[in-house]
Amino acid sequence: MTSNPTLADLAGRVTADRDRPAYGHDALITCDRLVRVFTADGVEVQALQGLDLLVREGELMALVGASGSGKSTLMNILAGLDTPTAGAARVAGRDLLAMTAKDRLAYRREVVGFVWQQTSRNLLPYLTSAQNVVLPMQLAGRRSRTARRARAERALELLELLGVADCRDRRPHEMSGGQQQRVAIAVALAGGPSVLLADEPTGELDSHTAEQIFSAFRTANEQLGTTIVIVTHDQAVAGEVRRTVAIRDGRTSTEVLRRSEVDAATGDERVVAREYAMLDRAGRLQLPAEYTRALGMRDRVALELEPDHIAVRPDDSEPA
Ligand SMILES: Nc1ncnc2c1ncn2[C@@H]1O[C@H](COP(=O)(O)OP(=O)(O)OP(=O)(O)O)[C@@H](O)[C@H]1O
Repeated sequence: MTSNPTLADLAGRVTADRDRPAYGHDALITCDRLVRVFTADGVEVQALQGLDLLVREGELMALVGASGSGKSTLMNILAGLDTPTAGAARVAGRDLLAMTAKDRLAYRREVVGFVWQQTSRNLLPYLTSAQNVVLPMQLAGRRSRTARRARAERALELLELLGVADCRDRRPHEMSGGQQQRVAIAVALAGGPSVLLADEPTGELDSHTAEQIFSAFRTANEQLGTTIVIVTHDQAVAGEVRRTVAIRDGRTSTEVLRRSEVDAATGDERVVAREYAMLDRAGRLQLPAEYTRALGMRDRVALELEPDHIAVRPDDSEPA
């Protein structure tokens, strides 16, 4: 780096900064330094503390984190049910901080679909599965007989895609929890949303049924191209999706990406996982607690810039 930049250097830097694409310009979901502060009984709780997250169109990803880390707060904001205190959040081109009540209603009908943990919150108990799936389309659509027939056909297609066509005439209490959640996914997809949000969708299910639900999400993602974000406590989910982002203390901390690799010797395909840390735009990095604990790192670490990496070592300075 030049220590004494010329005027031309400075002007060049300003132009480069101005021409750089905005953060998240090509993402479907952009959370930029998102903050949500709750005040309860005069005490402030910072549920989100400057969270950054980008989700690209067509992704199927999971958000994991300890209880109280801010997962549901983030989901409620993305669902258009809550507004952030500060920062920026955009989903499919909509600015979640600038929406009017009317925009918010349209956003919830047209842009996002949700699946909640409580199976009872997803379906109306007195309607059959097919009627539950038709309902969101009916609220948005025309009243003609052709439109009605098209909606019934679409509902059946969705139930078939998710493997619950045999439940079309059953009401929620006549189905298992897993079947109800698969119908709930069909309901959430009925309006053709850009994003499907699921908050602990397998929280009330056993592990075998949970696997079936993740497989249903994968089918929806692959066949319909819907972008899907799933919040979960379930560590087993890590093996079910390509991208898992961990939230710690109201910020995204680490991320695991999985990709398929073909073994050159045997030709077998295997999934390779690699852990990443988030580097925010201020240059802040959260090191995984187990890494820092393993090397006894606290308070201060030694840094060295190498040609192709940055070394982070335990503090070896002499006490002052
Ligand atoms: N409406 C609210 N009023 C006050 N504090 C809240 C409110 N909602 C959430 N919080 C607080 O914000 C923090 C984050 O909560 P959040 O529900 O987002 O966590 P979570 O990661 O979803 O947890 P869990 O996995 O237990 O659902 C917690 O400290 C919680 O107590």
